[in-house]
Amino acid sequence: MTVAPSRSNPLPHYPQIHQALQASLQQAQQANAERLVSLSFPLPMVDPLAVLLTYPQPHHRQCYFESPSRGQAIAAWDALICEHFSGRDRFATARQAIAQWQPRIQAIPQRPEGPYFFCSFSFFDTVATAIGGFAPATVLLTRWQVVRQKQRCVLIANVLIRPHSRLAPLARAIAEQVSQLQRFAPSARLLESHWGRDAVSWQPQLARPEGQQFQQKVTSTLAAIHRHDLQKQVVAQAFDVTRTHPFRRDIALPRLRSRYPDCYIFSFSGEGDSHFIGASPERLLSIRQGRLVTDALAGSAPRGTTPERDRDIGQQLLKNPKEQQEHQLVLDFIVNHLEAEGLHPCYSTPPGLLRLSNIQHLHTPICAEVSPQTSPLRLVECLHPTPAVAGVPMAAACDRIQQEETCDRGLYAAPLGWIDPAGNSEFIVGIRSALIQKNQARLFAGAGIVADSDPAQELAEIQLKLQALAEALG
Ligand SMILES: C=C(O[C@@H]1C=C(C(=O)O)C=C[C@H]1O)C(=O)O
Repeated sequence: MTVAPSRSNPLPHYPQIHQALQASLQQAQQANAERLVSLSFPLPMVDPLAVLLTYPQPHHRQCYFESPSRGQAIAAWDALICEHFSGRDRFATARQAIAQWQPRIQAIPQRPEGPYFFCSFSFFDTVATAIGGFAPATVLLTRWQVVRQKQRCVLIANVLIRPHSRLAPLARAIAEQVSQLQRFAPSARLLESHWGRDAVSWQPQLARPEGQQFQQKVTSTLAAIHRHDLQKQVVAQAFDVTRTHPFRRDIALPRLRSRYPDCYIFSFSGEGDSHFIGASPERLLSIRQGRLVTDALAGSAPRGTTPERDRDIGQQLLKNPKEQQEHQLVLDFIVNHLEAEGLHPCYSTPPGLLRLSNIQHLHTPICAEVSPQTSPLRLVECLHPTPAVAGVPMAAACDRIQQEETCDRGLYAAPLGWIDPAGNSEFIVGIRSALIQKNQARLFAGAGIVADSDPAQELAEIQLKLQALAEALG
């Protein structure tokens, strides 16, 4: 049935949308069950971050995930499905929660990717207090998703159709959103004004007690390593900052993306205007069309102030046995865990360098083919936490982290990302991150400690790592 545009419905897309929903309504009525309809509409080139900073209401749950150098970005807002889980089975429960939607999703038109189920996990399977309202596991499907893949942009509108749904208001809301976004492109320029403001007005006072606490934890970790309790532990420190004026994502996120184009820039909202934001260089996994890529990333050094100095520092990093050991432990863990899942990981040795604007790391990308039956969340579960953020052996390192770190890690160093019904997926490790809530910020940074680590050098390393967020938030 075609619904002709009426005088009261002059929206150009309304008739087609209504018609598409009508077909789903019939299916919902026949099956007497909900259907999840996921409609996509081409958009002119828009900046998903600019959209995110414009449309969502303050109470809307929202996620933003961008890889500037790959030309991929998703802005998602307004929860349609939002579920929280905790405990040991949180990955499996989140997986089941998404899987039960799979047979009920109808994508119109058919497309290779999406809709995107965003997932955030905390580092541990329980959280001390639900800081910022972030549960140990959250699965979020939003009504609106603006996606950019290189030079193509789409709006994905997700809607639940129940046997008794009234279609007209649903179709009108979608048609309005499409029309608004198709006219949105010029306002993307808004963000450029923030890119110009690169001056750093605030630096966290890293010499404060947190810096001393960190060095003490490194010293006690070294003692544990020398007692052979463990081989490696990542010691992390939270830095709390309160100031008179609010921390602003509309300033921080554009800055992070222009300064760290090789990182994943992200923002996940919690409760009470809290947001977990960051620029992570570490990919836990990406799966597209059956090809998995993950990163072993560990071993760090500063950038040099001249190209020659920079090259020298990079060469020293590549040859440094202590950094090589830190890196090898991560590589071995990832390879062993992927093999235990029946995969055949491929990588080249020795590691290369990943150079970010403030720091450089030893880096080994690892690839594997995965079957369509492989659940991305099962792989996320088996990879988290790698020794890049926990240690070796993992259980001993995690016990010490829980005993020694006075501040709950929350989402810091934990898996954040999305999966879609076709098994595509992208998860990062939530490092180089901060939890911001109005005028309060909690910044996190950590460093891998092995037998030859030096507490003062490790403090200098976490100061470098904090720089990304500190400058962006300033
Ligand atoms: C733990 C962090 O970073 C991790 C630790 C690294 C190291 O110790 O060399 C390097 C990259 C990350 O895997 C962090 O940034 O907080």
